[in-house]
Amino acid sequence: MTEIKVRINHISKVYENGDGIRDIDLEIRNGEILTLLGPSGCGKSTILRCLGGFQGVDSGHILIDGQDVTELPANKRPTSMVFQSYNLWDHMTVYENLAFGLKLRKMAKSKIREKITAMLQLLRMPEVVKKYPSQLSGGQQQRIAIGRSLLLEPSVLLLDEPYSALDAKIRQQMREELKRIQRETGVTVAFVTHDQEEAMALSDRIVVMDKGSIAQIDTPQNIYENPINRYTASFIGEMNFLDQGLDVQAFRPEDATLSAEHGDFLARIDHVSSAGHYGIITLTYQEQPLKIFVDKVALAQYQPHQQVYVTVNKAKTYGAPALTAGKSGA
Ligand SMILES: Nc1ncnc2c1ncn2[C@@H]1O[C@H](COP(=O)(O)OP(=O)(O)OP(=O)(O)O)[C@@H](O)[C@H]1O
Repeated sequence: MTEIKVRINHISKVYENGDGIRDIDLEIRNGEILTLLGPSGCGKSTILRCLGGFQGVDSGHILIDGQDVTELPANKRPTSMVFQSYNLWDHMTVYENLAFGLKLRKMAKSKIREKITAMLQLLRMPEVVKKYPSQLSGGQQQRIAIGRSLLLEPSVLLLDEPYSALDAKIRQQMREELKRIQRETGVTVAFVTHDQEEAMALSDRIVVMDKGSIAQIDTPQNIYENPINRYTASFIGEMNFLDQGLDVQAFRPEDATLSAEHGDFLARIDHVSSAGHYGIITLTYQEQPLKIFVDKVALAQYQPHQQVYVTVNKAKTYGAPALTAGKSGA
């Protein structure tokens, strides 16, 4: 049976403006990377802050390693949080930054040295030990911030958009590194991001959030293959939606093919472009935009304004949003 590290038991936290989280019920398994994913304001950071003890809950309970921590302050919880802004102390060297929390725990100097050496090895950056944060790149600073948290040996490492200040290429490297570190240490990670690509690349499981509630929890693959509703379908990966009166047909750009001779329906090509290793064709069908990926070698046979047949090979059907949704103004 999977060991449960964290049990979030029906927690709610609603702010004065009515935003927040409602009845969040969730388990984090031992040694997994669980990502809270959703647009700005959906409440993902609130969940993380509640876990870390930086935010109280209105109702519900949080258990970590079977212990009820709901009323414990942040410094008494077996968690450690890394924020978007690295929060290293500028006037301290990397060594001193890493040593800080261990000194507070009254660890022997020789033990601290041993642990920091091992941590810098794990991070593969032993050469920065005497540097100050200002002498490091943003990515390096964030790796040190994660190392500082890991040295405290938390039951759960909490990461709140830790890579959002970094550029795309570095972010990608950081994800790979976090996965490696997680594998090597076995630490349980709760990660917050609004970036679905990041969530897909990093997570064992993703919690898709929608306006303070959980829309879907599953592995990246299962969410991609079987989004539970239209919201999740539109949030994870690219999706075409064809309005069919009562229903909406949803299909991925890679799940349809084009042909000059036959297919499910005729559509007009708007744009033809290359993404390097594949082609992207945008089309219009009954005034609805579509995007379809094609093999790069097939790209040359398509031009704007051309009529082509589309065949949808794999689709899901969702109920259309209610006509009155969002129109009441009440
Ligand atoms: N301390 C607070 N006081 C009052 N309202 C807050 C507070 N923190 C968050 N909120 C409200 O709750 C909403 C959800 O905040 P939260 O930080 O959990 O969202 P999020 O999904 O992490 O988005 P973001 O990425 O923008 O932080 C916010 O849009 C804001 O309206």
